[in-house]
Amino acid sequence: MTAPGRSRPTHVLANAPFRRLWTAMSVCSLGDWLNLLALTALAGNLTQGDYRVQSLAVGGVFVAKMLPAVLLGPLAGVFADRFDRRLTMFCADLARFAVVLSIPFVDNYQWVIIATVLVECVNLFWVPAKEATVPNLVPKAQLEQANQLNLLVTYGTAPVAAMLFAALSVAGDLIAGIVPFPLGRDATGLALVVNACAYLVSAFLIFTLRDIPKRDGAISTPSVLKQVVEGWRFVGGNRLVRGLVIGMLGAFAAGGAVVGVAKVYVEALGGGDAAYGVVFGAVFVGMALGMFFGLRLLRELSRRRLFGLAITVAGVVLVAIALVHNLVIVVMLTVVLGACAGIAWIIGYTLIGLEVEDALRGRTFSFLQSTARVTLLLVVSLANPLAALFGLHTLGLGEFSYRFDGTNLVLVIGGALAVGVGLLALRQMDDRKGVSLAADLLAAVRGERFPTEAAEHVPGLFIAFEGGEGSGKTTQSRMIAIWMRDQGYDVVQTREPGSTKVGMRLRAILLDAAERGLSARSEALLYAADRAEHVEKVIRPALYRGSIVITDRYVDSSLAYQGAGRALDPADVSKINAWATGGLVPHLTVLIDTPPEVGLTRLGGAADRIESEPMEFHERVRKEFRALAASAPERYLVVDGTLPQDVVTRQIQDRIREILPDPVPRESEDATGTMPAIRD
Ligand SMILES: Nc1ncnc2c1ncn2[C@@H]1O[C@H](COP(=O)(O)OP(=O)(O)OP(=O)(O)O)[C@@H](O)[C@H]1O
Ligand SMILES: Cc1cn([C@H]2C[C@H](O)[C@@H](COP(=O)(O)O)O2)c(=O)[nH]c1=O
Repeated sequence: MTAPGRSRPTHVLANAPFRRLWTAMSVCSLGDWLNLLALTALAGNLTQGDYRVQSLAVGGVFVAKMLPAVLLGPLAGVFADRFDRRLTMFCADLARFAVVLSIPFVDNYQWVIIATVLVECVNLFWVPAKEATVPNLVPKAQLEQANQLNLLVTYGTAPVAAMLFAALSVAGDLIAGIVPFPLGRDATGLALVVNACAYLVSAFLIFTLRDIPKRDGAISTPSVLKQVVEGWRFVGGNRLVRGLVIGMLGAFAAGGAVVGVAKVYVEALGGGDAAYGVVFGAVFVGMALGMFFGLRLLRELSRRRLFGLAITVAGVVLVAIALVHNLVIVVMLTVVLGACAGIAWIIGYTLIGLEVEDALRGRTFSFLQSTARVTLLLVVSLANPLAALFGLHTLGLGEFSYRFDGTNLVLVIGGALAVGVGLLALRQMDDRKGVSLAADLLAAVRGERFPTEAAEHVPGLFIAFEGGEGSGKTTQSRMIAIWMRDQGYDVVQTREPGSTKVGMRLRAILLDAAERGLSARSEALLYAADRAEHVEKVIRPALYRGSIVITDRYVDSSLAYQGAGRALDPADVSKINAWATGGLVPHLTVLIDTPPEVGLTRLGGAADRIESEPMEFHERVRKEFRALAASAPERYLVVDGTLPQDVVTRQIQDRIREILPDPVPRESEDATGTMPAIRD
């Protein structure tokens, strides 16, 4: 049974428009794999006789598949952002249907290559339009699940296509034995017809999918070239997207290195074709495990961190694969490698879907698609020559000898590259700077989110003022801010609720005495929403600039007012606030402890919604503030708010002085003797 108040989330496939798109995607993926198998087989059959010519002919199909991305990738993204995505996908499906269907009838190698290029050109338009559509059909909370399913069909249809291809080949041979084969020279024709029909089915599904938002390529939109440049600039200029792209490309490069040398490496370890098949399969098993179980296990870890971490670990595992000369261990490590790749891939796609606005999403996906293919092409084609160039080497260590040849070197380079880009992505995208990654990871494995015990290691200093109504927080925070500015510090003085645009509206709702009947939970959530906005837009940026932030009220107010005052479960209030703030805790909280009967009489004007609560409410609030301070005395200063204002100020100054950074760095003092500067 579902807990009261919590409804079981529906599966993303219960969403009819997404289900339709996903079905179209599955059919197309099956068609794509079938296409690859049939075309490579056909290219081989058409050039039978000379082994070298045959190898080059099959290689030519791969090159033809990769090449269009280099030339057309940027344009395809603009299409997805500028024109009707449904129409783009529908036309692309029809075009693919016609071209693929023509291959068995034309039946010559040149046309195989031209048709491959044409189909790939069309794919370049279909894929970003599809990727950019998914976030339009699926709620944000289900985007990760949607991407898992997408990836599942993208790769999961490969073995199905292989079996289908085998069955179609047998059927084709049988037919050819009875009557002259009607489709081209051999049985691959049957597979290509099925492949073409898959695109036709997709065209029908997409055509009937009316829920995709319309776009009309309005005249007011900038020129195509401008849009291409705008898309590239966005990818290069946005820290998060840049991190994602670097990470995903690094992962592709590492993956390309493995694909390039896997066969030779497995042979060097004493394995044959079967072992090669097992290693290959291990990557996909690992990917599935990572996508479904890895992400579930680490559900509570920041997605940005998990992305960088997965790529870094993949790099380390790859180096281990290169150095351990044992086939069984290599297979096991390959599963881990696949799991890391699966995690990174899903997160990358989900974050782009979540964080990139609709108008730029097509170009972002297309940029990724093109650059990924170019990277893959380069790495796969360079891996073997590099391995061959390095050759075979045996390192002698006394009695022991250790074999280290070209394939080992390529894998080590691939691994090192992945570690490098993983760390870079972690740096670029980290949304929990200052909080130890190990602590986060440990908490996530335990199912906890955002450990909040330790204050974040930010360059700035974060001080909160807390207390009941009229206790003197505003007066004192102002005095302290002036005092600090006089010493040369950069101080941001702020308050809750209401320090952001959204926050001002929330404040109006929360404090409006006419707002009767607001439930305690809604109240807690609205204060948390104001805080989330405050932390993201005001507090964190200032702290990372190195400023001193003084806030009049923070999380403790919610624990005291909503937790104790409204009698909500303190653990719940604490959890939503930890989530809202990303676990940001002040370095110091100054509690100005004033009895409510004193504080409330200090206030002038009409009482607001909270001030007009009964005295027992305010008593509970005060008690909770004091309990919070007593639970972590090293992070609190409690001052008696009934003392004269200047005495209170002095007590606060004395405590703050202990934690203030030196306004003049010692080195600067030596050099200039005068210039005040803020220490980073
Ligand atoms: N130590 C003090 N002794 C006497 N009066 C004080 C003292 N500190 C502040 N006051 C006065 O009390 C009133 C309320 O002070 P202030 O606005 O600083 O409180 P506050 O805690 O910010 O209140 P609220 O949370 O309700 O906004 C002001 O008129 C201020 O001058
Ligand atoms: C942040 C926060 C505030 N409150 C209450 C406390 C006060 O009554 C008002 C804010 O008014 P002030 O004059 O700016 O102090 O809101 C709360 O109940 N919960 C909170 O988290």
